[in-house]
Amino acid sequence: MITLALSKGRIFQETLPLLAAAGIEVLEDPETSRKLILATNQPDVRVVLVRASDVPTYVQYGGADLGVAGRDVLHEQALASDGAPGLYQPLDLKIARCRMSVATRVDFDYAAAIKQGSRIRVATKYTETARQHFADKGVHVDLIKLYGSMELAPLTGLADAIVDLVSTGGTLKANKLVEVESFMEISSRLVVNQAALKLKRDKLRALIDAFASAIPA
Ligand SMILES: Nc1ncnc2c1ncn2[C@@H]1O[C@H](COP(=O)(O)OP(=O)(O)OP(=O)(O)O)[C@@H](O)[C@H]1O
Ligand SMILES: O=P(O)(O)OC[C@H]1O[C@H](OP(=O)(O)OP(=O)(O)O)[C@H](O)[C@@H]1O
Repeated sequence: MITLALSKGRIFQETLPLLAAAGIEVLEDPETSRKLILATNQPDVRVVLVRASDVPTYVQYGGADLGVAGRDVLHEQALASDGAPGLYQPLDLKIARCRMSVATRVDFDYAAAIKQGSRIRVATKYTETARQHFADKGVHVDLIKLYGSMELAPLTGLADAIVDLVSTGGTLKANKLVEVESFMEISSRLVVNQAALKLKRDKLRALIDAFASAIPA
């Protein structure tokens, strides 16, 4: 059995064409089913649904043989746990593309705050990534960990800035925030458990090759 870990939503949807290239069709729709283990048209391949940030954990500890995870999640976890032992990352799948950015209220002068060496309060789900980014710039920050709705933080006075993902910019615009700095291009990677790669080499190699052939331009 090959177990593939995916998160519901965009990663699941954008992985479907890659699975199709490998001749794999998922037999249930995660949007309508409450099941967490989904069968496919191939009796020896199944999909498990986990939180986006749990995909590397499942693959690293062998709960899944492989998975699809955003570079944002992989980078954050690598910083938090000093690398990602046991995880092989053979492919950039070029799906779920966005960027990691700093955003503030329109009336916050980010450039001046940085120039003056002020301490700024930054709210984010990506505390380790943000810590590294601001340390590299020599900017002093107080980090506030949030788990969602980051855009609210500058609007309520919780923080001066946020570090979050931006794609179309629509979410920032709807909340009257501006992107003041973009510092990391994000897409999703295929992650594979290294022990599984040895034990199930032929099947996993065939899957990796099929995925590689179907990566969008
Ligand atoms: N607006 C976006 N456009 C394109 N890709 C995105 C966007 N937002 C997030 N992503 C990418 O898709 C991945 C999954 O995002 P998704 O919104 O499905 O989960 P999440 O809500 O961030 O995760 P969790 O359930 O763990 O809170 C992210 O890790 C990121 O790599
Ligand atoms: O620039 P945009 O195209 O507006 O995309 C950016 C938004 O996308 C992500 O949220 P998502 O849609 O994944 O919501 P969720 O984290 O609540 O699932 C991210 O956290 C931003 O809020």
